[in-house]
Amino acid sequence: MLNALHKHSDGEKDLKQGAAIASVSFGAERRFMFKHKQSKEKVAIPLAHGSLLIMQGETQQHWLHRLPPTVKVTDPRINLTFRTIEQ
Ligand SMILES: O=C(O)CCC(=O)C(=O)O
Ligand SMILES: [Fe+2]
Repeated sequence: MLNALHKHSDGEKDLKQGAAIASVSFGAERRFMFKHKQSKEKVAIPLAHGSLLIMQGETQQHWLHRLPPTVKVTDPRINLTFRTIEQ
């Protein structure tokens, strides 16, 4: 089972530029990491059960995000991400 996500920006071809991306997490708490593309600043956000993370504006242009692997957390986690797709 995949327990990590490599660093990326959400950049699906049909993604509406600047539209908010909403991410809801259930189950085990995991640490979500942001890294600024230029300054390399890192920000860690704990995504607890029932948490809602909103990424909006120029977040995808300036920041990468990832879910680092962990051996400490073995409980399952489900993440639902909602995006606006342009036709
Ligand atoms: O699992 C998460 O919290 C993030 C998922 C994510 O970054 C994505 O689906 O693009
Ligand atoms: Fe993502």
